[in-house]
Amino acid sequence: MSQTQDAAVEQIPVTVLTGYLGSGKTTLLNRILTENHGQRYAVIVNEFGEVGIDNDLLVESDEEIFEMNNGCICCTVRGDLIRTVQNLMKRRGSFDAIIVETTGVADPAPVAQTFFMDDDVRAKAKLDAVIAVVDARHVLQRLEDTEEAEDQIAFADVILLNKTDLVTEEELATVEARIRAINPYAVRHKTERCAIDLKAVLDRGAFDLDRILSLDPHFLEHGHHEDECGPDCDHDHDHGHHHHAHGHDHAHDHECGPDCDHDHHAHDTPHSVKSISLRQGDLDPNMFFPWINQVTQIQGPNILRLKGILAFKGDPQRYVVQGVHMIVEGNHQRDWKADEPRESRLVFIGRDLDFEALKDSFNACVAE
Ligand SMILES: Nc1nc2c(ncn2[C@@H]2O[C@H](COP(=O)(O)OP(=O)(O)OP(=O)(O)O)[C@@H](O)[C@H]2O)c(=O)[nH]1
Repeated sequence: MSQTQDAAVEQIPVTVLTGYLGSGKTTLLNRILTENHGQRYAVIVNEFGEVGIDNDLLVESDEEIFEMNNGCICCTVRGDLIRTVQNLMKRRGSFDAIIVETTGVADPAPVAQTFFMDDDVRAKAKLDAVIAVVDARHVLQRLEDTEEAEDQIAFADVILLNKTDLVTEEELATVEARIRAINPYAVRHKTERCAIDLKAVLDRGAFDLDRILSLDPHFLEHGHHEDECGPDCDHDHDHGHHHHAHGHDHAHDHECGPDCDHDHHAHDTPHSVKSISLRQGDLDPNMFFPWINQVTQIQGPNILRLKGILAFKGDPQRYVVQGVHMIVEGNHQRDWKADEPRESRLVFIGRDLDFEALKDSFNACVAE
């Protein structure tokens, strides 16, 4: 990267956190936000799905969290990201570094590109490293059916091969070999629950533009990813919103609307990925737990991700439930605050999910 020494001193380092749905990005972010490393981070969360949940899953901390809720990564992320970074820069001095957590199904390229394409952003921030968290248990399957999983690995400077507790030694060796074949340059760490010395992931100065250019010679050319718009794009960016907002109640296509004229040649698969958001008041735990177990047992292969924050009748605490395919876990998080509506929110991200059936059966879990 050709930057003068002075400019580099002025620029705020940015870490981009990528990784497929459920791989462990939030787990890593929570470590970063709670461990005592003396750095103050501003966190930008780009979330896929209508109901903002990731924010609520992050531990309470003094760090500032900025949420960008939009499913249409190709059109909106760069503009949103540029605006968010610019707004952040007005409050320089209150943080030392920025972390951008990307949505689980996103190609990290446009996010990384933002830090090179926009002059204003480039003057103030520099990409420090792209970190990819990889789910050792599910990554081989993801590599079969999505391009994003491969892109995320290919773009990473640091790869956390996470969830090592869920695979055998042999499986881990196979996964490592596959990852090495995709990206032999990244530093790899094997982790359980992203337990790692944060010095290995933060403030790396690892993003190597020369290497990215050797992978993708057109990386810096505007418009080379035809299905992603630049900051000066003149597409009607509302198309995503009206699709998302009014498409079919709560179910969203992951990317553009049906009338979108982008070239989607490289992104066929994610179009089958939908998110479903469910909301209710207090739930009956005796109804909910058997239901969620049944749903994940039967539909697990199609459920890429589920997460929710639930209010159980008579329970003063928020209950957080998380899942990836058939693996579901849950625990109490903290007390509901006095000024906080007791609302149960549950998001499913997956393929071929029957929204109406999920909604009806979820509604049946509402407490009397
Ligand atoms: N068994 C096991 N579970 C893990 C590990 N790391 C994370 N998890 C669990 O996997 C689930 C997903 O982790 P998250 O950190 O929320 O994943 P994420 O990448 O932020 O997920 P999205 O926001 O959906 O993209 C949670 O239930 C975690 O507790 C691990 O090393 N082993």
